[in-house]
Amino acid sequence: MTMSSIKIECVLPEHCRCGESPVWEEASNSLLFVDIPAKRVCQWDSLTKQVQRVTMDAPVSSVALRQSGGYVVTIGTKFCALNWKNQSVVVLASVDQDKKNNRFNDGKVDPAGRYFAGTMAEETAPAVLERHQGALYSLFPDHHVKKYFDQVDISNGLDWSMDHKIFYYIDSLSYSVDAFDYDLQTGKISNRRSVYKLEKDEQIPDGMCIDTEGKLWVACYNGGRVIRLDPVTGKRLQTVKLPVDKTTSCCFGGKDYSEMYVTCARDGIDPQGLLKQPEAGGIFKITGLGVKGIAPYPYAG
Ligand SMILES: O=C(O)[C@H](O)[C@@H](O)[C@H](O)[C@H](O)CO
Ligand SMILES: [Zn+2]
Repeated sequence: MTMSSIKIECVLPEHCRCGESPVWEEASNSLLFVDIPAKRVCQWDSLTKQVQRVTMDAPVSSVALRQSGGYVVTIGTKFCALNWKNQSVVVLASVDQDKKNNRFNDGKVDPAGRYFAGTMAEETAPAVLERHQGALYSLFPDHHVKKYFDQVDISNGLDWSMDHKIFYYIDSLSYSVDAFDYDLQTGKISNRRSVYKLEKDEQIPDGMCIDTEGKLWVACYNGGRVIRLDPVTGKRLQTVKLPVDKTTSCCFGGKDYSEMYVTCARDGIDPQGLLKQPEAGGIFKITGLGVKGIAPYPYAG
């Protein structure tokens, strides 16, 4: 028998249409996240429980810390800097300018301070979209953009191994968690392979984060769970179910990064379904996992 004292609570009863990109900001004891279709970046103060929301002029799909202060965000098909105090946005770079129906999706900063984010065609309904329109990019600290590959359906979860030698990546409609060799010095990736294929009831792999033991935590959209994977053996180690189906992403935060925060979506659930999962769109905190995460890397540009 294994000891378990896992507790799951909705810490913020937000009605996110599509909550995403949770990021712990230690300096403010707060969780940052976005609501993509609502075009909002939010900051939830874990001490006061207050939320600040800033509305952008296009869908905002990810947020990350910035070393020089403020944040970086992906808005529409643009990498931008966001000044939280005066709510001003500066465009740093644009991608997919020939693809008018595209937008960025998930993004995260690598251990060297590059901001990785991928694109996708805009959805007509959750997971319904023109396929193969997306690509994966990174924004270097000098603001130049590197394109890694295209033919992506829904560019999603990403993170790096503890030794920075592997890049993990999810293209949702492949139902696979993939790995690449990673060269931290140059930002180059190579040798793509699958480390885990989702099972039917796990549904669609979405956001992802790594823990200090090098295991991957993947939020399963429509699966109402986060799963813990061993990317070396390809085995699922743990399943943690949540009281909402459309779990979108996860990150570690709180004291010593010992808590997990999970975002989810409300869009795509019919009125009957919402009666069964009234907390859909809220922010969830999982404690008692017995494993910790790492601090998010800030964008170096
Ligand atoms: O946030 C994302 O990753 C996408 O923008 C969302 O639309 C859903 O999560 C996706 O449909 C599930 O794969
Ligand atoms: Zn996602």
